[in-house]
Amino acid sequence: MTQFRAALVQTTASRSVEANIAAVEALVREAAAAGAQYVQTPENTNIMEHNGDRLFAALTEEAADPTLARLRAVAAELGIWLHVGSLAIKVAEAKAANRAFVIAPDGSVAARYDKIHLFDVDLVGGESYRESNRIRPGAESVTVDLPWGRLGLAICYDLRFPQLFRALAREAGADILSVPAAFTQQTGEAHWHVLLRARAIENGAWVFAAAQSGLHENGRSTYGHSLIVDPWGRIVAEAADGPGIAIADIDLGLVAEARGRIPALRHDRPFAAAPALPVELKAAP
Ligand SMILES: O=C(O)CNC(=O)[C@H](CS)NC(=O)CCC(=O)C(=O)O
Repeated sequence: MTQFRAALVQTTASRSVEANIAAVEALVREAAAAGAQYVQTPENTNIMEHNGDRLFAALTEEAADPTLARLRAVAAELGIWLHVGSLAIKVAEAKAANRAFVIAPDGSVAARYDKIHLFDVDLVGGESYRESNRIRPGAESVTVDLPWGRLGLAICYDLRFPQLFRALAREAGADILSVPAAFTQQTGEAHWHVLLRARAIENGAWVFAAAQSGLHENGRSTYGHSLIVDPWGRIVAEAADGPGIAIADIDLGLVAEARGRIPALRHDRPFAAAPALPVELKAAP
């Protein structure tokens, strides 16, 4: 069995965990009612908050996290695989993990992944991000077996590090690469579609990317355009602006077909890296 129906849930998360749970639960139910057997939610499903004090006041440790508890119950009730793109989970006094969860249809947590690459970036126009101020990065890639094939986990800014996706597809055997995100409006317009399609094409893998979309209570604007891309790089589902779902029928047979046509994973070869540049050159602007 290599065919199933997948849905992406797109939300505009606020600073209120309660409101975010209600909004995402309604869309997960809508996706399941439309026949989805796997549903993915975006990065920061529980809260969009970059102010550290406010964030930590709203967070709990994993065992007490209300969003995870609620979504585990929803997954079990609906009998679906529910991939929570990420939750901010308290892991120390003033640090959180940006952690994805894959919940099995019995409500158990089948996999966890902590975002590895943190978004410490200054955009043009003064928009500035320092995710590492509040998030502790992960250090391990993760895959999990769904009934239909193997899912590789990533989150948002990880999308810009193709070696992670190569490792998931080649070393770890992922058929599907996931990139739940809260991409900025500015970088999303420029890079979102092309990077997601590139990860699908270069690895011959499905790419599922549920995204935050719209103007959030914390003042940030996210790009949305939740996307399902097939292993040949074709966009097969895309969400409209704002809250909603994108849904598609997935055939994992297309993975072998794409890799048969372009066997890039088999053609990967080790090579000696070019010598490092002199320090002065490397540091030049
Ligand atoms: O800041 C917020 O409140 C919401 N955003 C997030 O939580 C995360 C970390 S700051 N966003 C990204 O990783 C954007 C990556 C991105 O946009 C790119 O790679 O271009």
